[in-house]
Amino acid sequence: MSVLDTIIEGVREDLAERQARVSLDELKELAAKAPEAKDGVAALKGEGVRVICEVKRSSPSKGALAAIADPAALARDYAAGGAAAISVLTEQRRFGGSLADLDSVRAAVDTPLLRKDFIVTAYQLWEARAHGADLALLIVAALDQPALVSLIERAESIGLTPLVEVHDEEEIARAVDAGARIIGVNARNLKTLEVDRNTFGNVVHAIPDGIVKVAESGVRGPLDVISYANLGADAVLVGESLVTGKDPRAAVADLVAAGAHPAVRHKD
Ligand SMILES: O=P(O)(O)OC[C@@H](O)[C@@H](O)c1c[nH]c2ccccc12
Repeated sequence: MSVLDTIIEGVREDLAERQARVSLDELKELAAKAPEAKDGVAALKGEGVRVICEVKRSSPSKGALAAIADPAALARDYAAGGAAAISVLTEQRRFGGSLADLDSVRAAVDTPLLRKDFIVTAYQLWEARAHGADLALLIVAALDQPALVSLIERAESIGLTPLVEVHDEEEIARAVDAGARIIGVNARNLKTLEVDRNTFGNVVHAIPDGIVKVAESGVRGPLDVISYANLGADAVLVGESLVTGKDPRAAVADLVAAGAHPAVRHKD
């Protein structure tokens, strides 16, 4: 069984437990009371490269990264540094996150929020909206095509913008066919957990114009943002280098500055 399959098995067990506690109707009531969803496409598209900053305590590849006792404080730093959106990992077993993190971050900032999890059912989309998310991750490799199509439709119908994650051209074709408006190319292969920073550049030509292009994973600093900018990225998604660094606010500001003026590099 692949790493992805193992993670999803655990996600399904935790999900069954929540479904036994919280009915879909209760979630829908909570979603009706949540702040109105912001448009994820508008948040990520514009001049230069936008920066999505992630709240992430641990990962299957690296183990513990950062304790993050106060996710709200980290989110405020991200927002102050100029984050276009904040990604909150809610998967518990491998990434140390929870929906409570999403609640804390929602209460702390107005920045658009992405629920980052392994979403396999519509119930999880309602959870995302009920806990204040504006965007939700859908991983093509984790879904068959009918499920991908129906989750994208459902997300859009409840006001959530799906960020559809791919690893190769075949998955890009599936994402496009399914109606994705934002495609994230993950440099980390979810089957082997290896990061290959050439992934985005290798496959970006297959993403049609008009679809928002996000480069995910392995961004170490401003130089990586500049190279993704030159390859046509609209946004980058950064976790580890921010949560393990000393000053997240300054680090985000540096990434944002690099994304806003990527052409500066051409001077040398
Ligand atoms: O910490 P990094 O290498 O900056 O990566 C962030 C983000 O891209 C990564 O956490 C991620 C991308 N896709 C995912 C899917 C599930 C869980 C996590 C992820």
